[in-house]
Amino acid sequence: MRKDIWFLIVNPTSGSFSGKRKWRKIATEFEAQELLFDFEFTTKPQHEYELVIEALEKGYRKFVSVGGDGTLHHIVNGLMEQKLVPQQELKVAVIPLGTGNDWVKTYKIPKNIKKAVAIIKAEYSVLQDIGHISLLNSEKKVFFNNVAGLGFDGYVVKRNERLKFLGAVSFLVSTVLSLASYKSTEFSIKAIEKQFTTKSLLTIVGVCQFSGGGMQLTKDVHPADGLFDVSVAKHFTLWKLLVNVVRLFNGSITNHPLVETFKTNEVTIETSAPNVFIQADGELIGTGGFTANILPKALVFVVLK
Ligand SMILES: Nc1ncnc2c1ncn2[C@@H]1O[C@H](COP(=O)(O)OP(=O)(O)OP(=O)(O)O)[C@@H](O)[C@H]1O
Repeated sequence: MRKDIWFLIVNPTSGSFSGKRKWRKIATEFEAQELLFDFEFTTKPQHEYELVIEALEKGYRKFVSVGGDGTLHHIVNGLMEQKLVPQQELKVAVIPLGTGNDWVKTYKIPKNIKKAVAIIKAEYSVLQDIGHISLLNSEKKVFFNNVAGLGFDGYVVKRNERLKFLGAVSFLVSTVLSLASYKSTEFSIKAIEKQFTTKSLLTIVGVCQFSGGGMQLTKDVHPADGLFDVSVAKHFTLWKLLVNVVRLFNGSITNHPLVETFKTNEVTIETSAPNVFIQADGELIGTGGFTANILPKALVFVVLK
């Protein structure tokens, strides 16, 4: 029965082509740990959607994302969008091969292939919330499993597209380079719990804890509490940001007086500035404002116990 066989979707370009380089080792490890699997390589951006649908039609129900946060994001979107199989019957695991690998950090899934495969073998599963974004200036809707944001972090993702060859430090380099040129814009934040308008560097809406290659910009994260952790970074000057770079990575930035945090299950962020980038799980999804709703405990993930 294909429903018991893991279907691996392998992005050979993830992590500066680590997907391609490490594939043999991964397949050998699945065989060594006696896991039944089939696989398919992606051949173009966003190919994950098509592969998910084809695999579901063939009867697969258990998926492994072999790649980075973008690969996982597109697999999750395929699984959440499709109407062939109820989401409760599906499972998603990850072999992290990307540049940032931010989603796996919340669950402490290691990059070591043997250990990551052992986690899949153990198959310890948790239900996790999934975010659903509706763009305000188009009909586009996108799911996200980790963190979405508007403003500076979207700008960093845009800049990082050209710097990924630097590997894990690319996000830090992009952040520092972006600091000099980015201008804060006015955002209106609307949730039942809070409404305000402020000049903001960025606004982050998180299900999980890490983004931007290890930054911790959300507070008291619980991936299955049915709530987003929203952080609004107000008007940071270049100097204030530089002084606080370490706090971006250790999470204490969320206690800074210029950062407002709150929890909610729905938030709308509006901006009148034309080219404010939106990122979801490190993928650029558009510009302008959005509404984000949380879908509580919407998908099962295989994680470290
Ligand atoms: N065969 C392919 N050729 C080009 N792009 C691809 C291919 N397969 C998938 N993609 C796209 O590559 C993008 C980046 O992939 P991914 O995020 O997994 O790697 P990464 O950027 O190195 O890692 P991270 O997001 O963790 O930093 C995704 O948008 C994905 O859709």
